[in-house]
Amino acid sequence: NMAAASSNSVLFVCLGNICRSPIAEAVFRKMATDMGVADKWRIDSAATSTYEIGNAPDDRGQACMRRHGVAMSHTARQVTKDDFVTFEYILCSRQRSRRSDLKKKAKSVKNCNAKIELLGLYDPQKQLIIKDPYYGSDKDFETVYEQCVRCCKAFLEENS
Ligand SMILES: N#Cc1ccccc1-c1cc(NCCCN2CCCCC2)c2ccccc2n1
Repeated sequence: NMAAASSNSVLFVCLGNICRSPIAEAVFRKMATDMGVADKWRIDSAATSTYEIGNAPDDRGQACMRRHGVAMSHTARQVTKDDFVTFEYILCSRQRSRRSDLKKKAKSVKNCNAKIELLGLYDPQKQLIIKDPYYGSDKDFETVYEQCVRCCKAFLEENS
């Protein structure tokens, strides 16, 4: 019998795609793998800005993920119009009100299928915003990591 080919897709987005969204992507991928459902998921991350296109994740984030034993490997890219069509979920770190607003971009896409939501919406501890740690400390990256763990766990459980 044919196994159900149920497939899901999630794109994590933040400003530069070198701090928050690659951590969220890597945490989610590990959880899906540990749950044995990674082959059902298309998982990726992207930036709203062009600031860091082509760059590896921030060194402080890489150090944080190594401490937690979570593999992370990503090259920053900017979100594309196609992402709004092909991803089921686009989960962002905060509703950027200025220039690179995802909702504005989504409006310019004819058949936007993606549900665009705040990743923080899934946090049992209700920390809605995952703050940009770019000008922060290792502790701020730790906070980003803990928030991503809580949110990704809840999101995966809700969509499994
Ligand atoms: N912007 C802002 C901002 C505001 C508040 C807190 C953090 C940031 C901030 C700043 C960054 N790069 C420095 C400015 C980049 N240049 C800005 C003008 C155009 C040419 C590029 C980041 C880079 C990667 C990931 C997150 C970042 N986040």
